[in-house]
Amino acid sequence: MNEPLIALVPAAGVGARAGSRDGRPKQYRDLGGEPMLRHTVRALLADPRITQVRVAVAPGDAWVAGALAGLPRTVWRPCGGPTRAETVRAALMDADLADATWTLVHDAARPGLPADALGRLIDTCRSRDRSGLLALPVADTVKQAGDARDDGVRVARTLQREGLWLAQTPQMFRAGELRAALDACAGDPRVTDEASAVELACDPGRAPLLVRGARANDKLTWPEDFDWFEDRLAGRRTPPGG
Ligand SMILES: Nc1ccn([C@@H]2O[C@H](COP(=O)(O)OP(=O)(O)OP(=O)(O)O)[C@@H](O)[C@H]2O)c(=O)n1
Ligand SMILES: C[C@](O)(CO)[C@H](O)COP(=O)(O)O
Repeated sequence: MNEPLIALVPAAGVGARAGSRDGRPKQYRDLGGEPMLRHTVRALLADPRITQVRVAVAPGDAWVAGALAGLPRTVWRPCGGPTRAETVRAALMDADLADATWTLVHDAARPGLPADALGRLIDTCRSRDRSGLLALPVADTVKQAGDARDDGVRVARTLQREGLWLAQTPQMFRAGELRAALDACAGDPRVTDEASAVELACDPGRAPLLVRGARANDKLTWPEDFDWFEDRLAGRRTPPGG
């Protein structure tokens, strides 16, 4: 039997920045004929090493059963919390995993996860026995915004981009390590992803590894991101490198 490898998908957000067209949260937005959440779960199921996908939705969610109908190795639980970190913490508690179980956390809002990037993360973490996350090195010059004035938002300064990476998901941990880190950092606003909880809680020598992600795995956050993804599904555009 396969060693357990569990994927947790936080899917209890509302998608405020995306703006809703029909009152549904963005993870249920139709993309090429299927809800975004279904694309996301299928991308995870493409790796046969993932033994179960556990989707955490908001209590009272009326759409998840339809969105995930018929998908193998997939369950959903109404354990979503008021923040992403609280949703993940509750999903982990609900799953009741042994400390050594490898656990991936992947945003519902990243439906374009390529199989090779997912495979790279799993291979790296398992072979080195280390936690890790997909991420991309910053390719643009980085500006810090200053005050907004009548004439617009001014640049306050330009930041050094050397060594900066943009965090994606999945992020992969042993369940016990992730649980301990999220418990230790509960309510800390610096914890915007699981890796940051582990970074704060662990010995610096055990900090998560950065594993090269893919632009196709960008999070769908703003209204225009959905058009980009639908174009990609229709084969009209693929970002370089996946
Ligand atoms: N209380 C929350 C908030 C977010 N999420 C999930 O965390 C991921 C983070 O992506 P993001 O783009 O921040 O989603 P939203 O929080 O829905 O977006 P917004 O901030 O624009 O409202 C999404 O899969 C979202 O459903 C969650 O499970 N529980
Ligand atoms: C976890 C995450 O996808 C890493 O980039 C991201 O932080 C989640 O988005 P949010 O807007 O911070 O909820």
